[in-house]
This record gives sequence, C-alpha cells and structure tokens, in this order.
Amino acid sequence: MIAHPGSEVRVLIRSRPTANFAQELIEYLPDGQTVSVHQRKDSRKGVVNNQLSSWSFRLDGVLHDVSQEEVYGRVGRGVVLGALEGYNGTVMCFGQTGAGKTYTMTGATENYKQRGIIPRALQEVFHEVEQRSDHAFSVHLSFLEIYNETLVDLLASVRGCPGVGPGGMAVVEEAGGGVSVRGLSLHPVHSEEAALNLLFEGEMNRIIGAHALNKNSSRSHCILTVHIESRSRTLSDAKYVTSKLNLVDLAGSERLGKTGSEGQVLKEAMYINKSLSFLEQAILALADRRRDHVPFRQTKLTHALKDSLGGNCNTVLVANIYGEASQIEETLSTLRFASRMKCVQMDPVVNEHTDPVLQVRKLEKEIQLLKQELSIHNTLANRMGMSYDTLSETQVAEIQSQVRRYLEGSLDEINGREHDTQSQEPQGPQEPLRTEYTHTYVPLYNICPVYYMCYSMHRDNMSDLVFLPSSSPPPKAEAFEDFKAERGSEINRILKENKVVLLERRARLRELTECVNTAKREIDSTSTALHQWRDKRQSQGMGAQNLNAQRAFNQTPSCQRDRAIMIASSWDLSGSCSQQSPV
Ligand SMILES: Nc1ncnc2c1ncn2[C@@H]1O[C@H](COP(=O)(O)OP(=O)(O)OP(=O)(O)O)[C@@H](O)[C@H]1O
Repeated sequence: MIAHPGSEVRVLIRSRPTANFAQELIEYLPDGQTVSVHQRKDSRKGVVNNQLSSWSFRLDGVLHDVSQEEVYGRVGRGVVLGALEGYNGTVMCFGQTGAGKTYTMTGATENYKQRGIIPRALQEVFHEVEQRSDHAFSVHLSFLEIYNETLVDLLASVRGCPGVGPGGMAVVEEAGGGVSVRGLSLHPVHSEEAALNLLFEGEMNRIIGAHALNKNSSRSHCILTVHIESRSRTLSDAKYVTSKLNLVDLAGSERLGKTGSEGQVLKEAMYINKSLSFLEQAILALADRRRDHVPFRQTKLTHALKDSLGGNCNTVLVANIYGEASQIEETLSTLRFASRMKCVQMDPVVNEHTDPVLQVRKLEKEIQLLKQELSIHNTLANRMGMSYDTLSETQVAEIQSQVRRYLEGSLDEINGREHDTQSQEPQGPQEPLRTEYTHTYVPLYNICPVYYMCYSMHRDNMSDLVFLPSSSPPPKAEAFEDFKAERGSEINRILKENKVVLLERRARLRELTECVNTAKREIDSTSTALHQWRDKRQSQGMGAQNLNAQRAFNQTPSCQRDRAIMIASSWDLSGSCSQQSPV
C-alpha cells in the first residue's frame, strides 16, 4: 500500500508475548488501533499513592499475539511492493531492549514460520521479479551497522568485496536531498537464496552482547538496504525507476540500572541511548511542521536515516513493547516516540530517471524519422534528392569555387547555374538547382544561400568565406549595392564616367537630328515651291529643253531624289556642324 502524499508515517505496536502481561496497566481497545496505559504514581518518591495516571495512544494498528506472517502482511508487504514500483520504503523497529525488534525484523532461525520481515521481503522481491516479466530488474544489497558511532560494512567479509577505500566510510549527502554511505559495498543478487546468504553473512558479523534483559542483545543499529532498479522490457523507453528499501533494526534503549550492563556492554548502552535520543529529537523536528531545520547530522544514525524517515519515503514504524508491569515506563516512552513518529508527514514519489545513453539513441531515432518525413514532404513538393547532412569540407570548397566563378563571371547567374560551355543544359523548370558533389546531390538553395555567401565573400575580400548562420540572405539589390560600394567600386566609377560621356553624345545626336529635320523641312518647302513655279512656267509655254530636263528629274526614283536633297542639305549645314565636338 502506497501512502498518499501528505499522509503520516504508519505506526503499529507489537508486543512481545509474556506470561506476565500487565493487563491492568496496558489495555488494547477493540478498535485495534488504540492502546491505553495506566501507571501508578511512583511510591519510591516517599508518598504511598495508589492513584493511576492514564495515557491513550491511537496508532495504525496493534499486533498482539499475531503470527510473523500477519506482521509481514500488515507491515512489510505494501512497502516492498511500493519499492518495486519505484518508491523508497523503510520498515523500522524501535523499542526497549528485549522487546522483540530483531525477532520482528529477522525472526527466529529455529523455525521457518518464525522468519521475520527481512527474509519475507527478500522472498517477495524475487517472487515479484519473476512474475513481472515485462520489466528487467536489477537488485543489489548493502548491510550497514552503526556501532558506537562507527560505520561498519557487515558484508565486507563477502568474497570479492573491494573493501573500504582510503577515505573510510562516511554518510554523504546526494543531490536531491538523499544520502548514501561512501565505502559501503553493494552486492548484486539474482535470487532469494543469494540474498538470504548475504543476510546470514551480515547477521553473523553483527555485534551481540548479553545483559539481564536479553542474552542476545543487538549492540548496534543495522540497516539492510535492498536497492532496486527496474526498466520496462516492452517500452523502448529511456526512463527507468530506482528505489531503496531500508529494513532497519535499531538497538534497544535500556535503563542501565535494570540491565546491569558493565564494561564494554555499558559503554555500548551509552552510545545506543545517546543515538536514540538524537533520533527522538530528529523525529520531534520532523513532526513539527513549523520547523525547517531537522538535526540529522548530530549522529551517524540520524544522518544515515535522513532520507528514510517520512518525506519522499514510504515509512512504517513498528514500536515494540515488552508488556510486563516492570517495563511500563519503557513502554510509555516507546509509545510516546511512536505517537510523535505518527505526526511525521510523507510525500512518496516514484524515483524516475532518464538513461542518457538510451535518451541519445531515442533522439537519434526521432531525427531519422523526422528526416524521412521531411523527405516525403520534399518529394511531394517536387524537391527530390535534398540532403540535410552537414556539409563536408569538399562540399564547402566546391561552393567557394562556385562563388568565385560567379564573381569572375564564369557563372552567369548568382543562383548557381553553370555558364561554361561544358555544363549541361539545366534540367526542367521543376528540377531544383543542383551542384554535384563527390557523394551526393545537394541543391544550392538548401546547403547555403549563395547570395549570402557572395555577400560574405565581398566583405572578406574572397580570402575567407564565412557561412553566416542565417537562412535569410539580403535581397539581391541590397547585395549588389554593397558590391558597388566595396569590391566593385572601381568598375562602378568607370561605368559612371562612361555613362556621362554616353549621355553627352546622346544629347549631341538629338541636336543633330533636329538640325537635319529642320533642313529637310526647308528642302521640302523649296521643292514644293519649285514644283509650283515649274507648273506655272509650263502652263505659260516654256521651251522643250526645260521640259525634257524636268521630265528626266521626275523619272529619277524617289529614294535617289531624297538622298540627293539630303546631301545637298548637309553640305549647306557643314559649316555650323563643325563647331560641335566630334561624336
Ligand atoms: N513476538 C515474539 N514471539 C516470540 N518470541 C519473541 C517475540 N518477540 C521477542 N521474542 C523473543 O524475545 C527475545 C528478545 O527479542 P529480540 O532479541 O528480538 O529483542 P530486541 O528488541 O531485538 O532486543 P535488543 O534491543 O536487545 O536487541 C528473543 O529471544 C525473541 O525470540
């Protein structure tokens, strides 16, 4: 079961079975969630007092006289299944020494039915991995012990383990708020059996001590972490999920007077109590939503558990109590811790990541598909053979050469049509303009706008061709103006001078034409007058000789007559024309 965002840490109580269960002091209410504790006032303080003080704790469940299987079902299963989906999860046991934390987490080795949450969780993980064939899982184990404020790798003895590096072990912060333990070995596991072997190996390395309340008392805190990574086999997705499943068996708090610990066991007890009291402070801070600082770094235990207590983690706490009257103060203390823990908020989210290698492959595939799509569009738009590959050096050199030839005049148009006699006739009007390269045909307007290249080359004096990263070159007129102002300025100057001379000569021609036309008009009027005079003379009986001369003149073709008149006119005008500059 995955906690909803904003819900609280789940807390259940488990009591160690005892023949001396203090029924009059500890009461489990029928709702299965509430525990009431009644405590007599302390008679040792000098006042004989039989008054009872009562406390009531409402939690998420009470596990009283229940089997290991039921405990796993109500505590562990949901967290394990969540971890397989990519949610971080923590199952943690807390309570006084001898209350049954190790029994709950690891269980008893004598009987298979008494195996605890950890072996059952490992079994469930590998059972699910087998069932979920549409996903590829990778599972690793690490086993950390915190003993007297020292980090210990419980799997360092496993064959092939690289051992701790020169920096030693340390809790390190990760980007995103998580923590990891530098120097802690991580062991790949492919089966339940292999995982149980590692668990057994680690358990063997744990430090156990004996005192009055527990002859096999854990003298350290232990965190077994199952690291899970899952990738879909069906979707070729670059995304994958990871999770950490922390199974935490804390050392138990102990009243030194009651346990009678001495020497090393006493020293251990002091470390245990100190770290548990820092854990309580951290939980208090986490439970108080007005506080933004949580003192995780005060001790190795809280630092290592930083990302396992609520927050992004699906957390379940089992508060183990030892329900005898003599342990009522410890029971009360455990239940107070439990009710504070219940106020800690959780906001579990799937740890989704993107595989960079797969992401690159995916993008390459996408580019390929887009190219295919583009090529279909080009075909439909009658622009076949277009290439969108980056230009090779040869292609760039070829374009440079084309532009040079254009500037030298061997290409007639700036759009890339070859002008020399060897070039073939341009293909049909539908065909794109192309230049041939060693390996492929690339349309000029596709590989680089030629206008723009020319523009760049003029600027750089043809020595250094710059491919400006723009797809919109300046208009032809603008580029030509630039050319005239810069590289073509000398040609432009000569052109302008010639233009002036040409204009002068045109004006002169216009004047001459006018003179000719005026003379022609005079000749015409003279000729008309002559005809009129001749007609008059004829009618008055002129001599036969004159008549014959006039007849001969009339028989001359009209074009010859006009020419004779023109020549005569120009002779008349030659004096005035010689005043003008020669054409
Ligand atoms: N629910 C239970 N059913 C049967 N036996 C139990 C149960 N809980 C605890 N025990 C027994 O009680 C004894 C102490 O339990 P355990 O070692 O698990 O306590 P603990 O809380 O881990 O103590 P410590 O903090 O000192 O390590 C063990 O012998 C264990 O088998």
